[in-house]
Amino acid sequence: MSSAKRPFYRSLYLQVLTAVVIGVFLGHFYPHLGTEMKPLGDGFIKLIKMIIAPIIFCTVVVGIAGMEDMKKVGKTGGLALLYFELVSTLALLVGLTIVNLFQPGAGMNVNPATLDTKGIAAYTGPGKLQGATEFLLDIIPSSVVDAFAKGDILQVLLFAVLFGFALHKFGGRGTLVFDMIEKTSKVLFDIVGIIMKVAPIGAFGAMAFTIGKYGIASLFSLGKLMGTFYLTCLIFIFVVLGIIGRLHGFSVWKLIKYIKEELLIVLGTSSSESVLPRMMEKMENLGVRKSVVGLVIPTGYSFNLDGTSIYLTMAAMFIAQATDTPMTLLQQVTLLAVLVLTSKGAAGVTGSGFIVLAATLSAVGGVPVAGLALILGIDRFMSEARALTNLVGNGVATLVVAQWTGELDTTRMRAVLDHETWEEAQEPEAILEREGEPGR
Ligand SMILES: O=C(O)C[C@H](O)C(=O)O
Repeated sequence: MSSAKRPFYRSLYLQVLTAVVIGVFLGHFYPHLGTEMKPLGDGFIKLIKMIIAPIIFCTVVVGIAGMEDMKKVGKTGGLALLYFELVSTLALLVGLTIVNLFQPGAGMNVNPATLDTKGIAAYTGPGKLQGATEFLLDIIPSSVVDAFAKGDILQVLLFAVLFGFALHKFGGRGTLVFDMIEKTSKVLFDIVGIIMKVAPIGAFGAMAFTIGKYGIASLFSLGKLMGTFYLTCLIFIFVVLGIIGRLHGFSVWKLIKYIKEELLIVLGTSSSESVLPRMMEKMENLGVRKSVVGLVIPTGYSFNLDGTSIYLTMAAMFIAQATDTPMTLLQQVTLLAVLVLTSKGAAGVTGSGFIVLAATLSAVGGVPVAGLALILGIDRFMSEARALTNLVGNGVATLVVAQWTGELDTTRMRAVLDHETWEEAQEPEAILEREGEPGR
């Protein structure tokens, strides 16, 4: 059914937008009631989490086992990691540069010894930082079942890649196992469609909780930090990612319009993982080959968190500025180098950026760890911007890597990006037909 025939109230975008606005009002005017809505948000995130591991498995297996040229898998993985490394380091650098220019913490003159650090104790214990070896070893699950049971994205991805390779050797496309997994994948995406029907309820519950618990006022406390951070995320999206998009023949603005429902859901839940399956589906609809979507999106949720990277350097330097802790250029560069590694331990779940910051500051010294108490109270609102930027960053990464490996149908991408609604994007064959292009 085309969007023109759909009544406007059936648009997911409008439903989620309305839900988020009602959530804000409820949380603001009836904070107690707002906090009571938490289970609605949690329930929605649990529903999505339930489906993430099997969806990644099926998408990656079908993508890899169905490929003609297996060398492309290694090329895609290598180029994706290269892109992630370059762009997330750039994000760390942008955060560091802007926090030095705007100095949002300067003049606060906080004595770290006077801060109440009870709230941050849970985040700053010793040994919280994973070494590189431990991180790599952690990608290997203790058992396949355990990887699925925990829903660990990288562990499931590793098993799926191995399974895909092995299945390809046994005939790949056309074998019974391949057909079963391909059909299962379709069923799973249908389940995502069913879960999305309750996305407005989830976004409403999570938003009502956020505003009810933390209050709109906390958005404006530490306003200079919050403003600088939000502004930097916008600059990063529209300038840095904008240029990257232009260089690769697409507009980031159009991409944002294309994923507007997902962005709203992430705004409500402040977790980019809450739309991971939808992002995979939408990127495929844009004309990115399954194998690329399957490899880039899940890996990006660990290695390409641009919003989290901006936050990490910015928040660390904010604490140094607020507590009058001098940081030489060498110290700042050292901090950045450590964050290049530690930022890869973050995830698309709410609060993970703060956890990585706490672990890094506890391990490297220099910036007073007690200063974390200054920003814990506003973390939920920082998390929103982190998650939104992470999501856009992963969308851009997928399109770029797909272009680099020649796995993007650019005609289809342009056709879909030019049509704003999800419903139309769901029937790209029809769009292409209207535009005189053969279906894919
Ligand atoms: O969800 C994300 O992508 C980030 C997360 O919300 C965070 O708080 O760090």
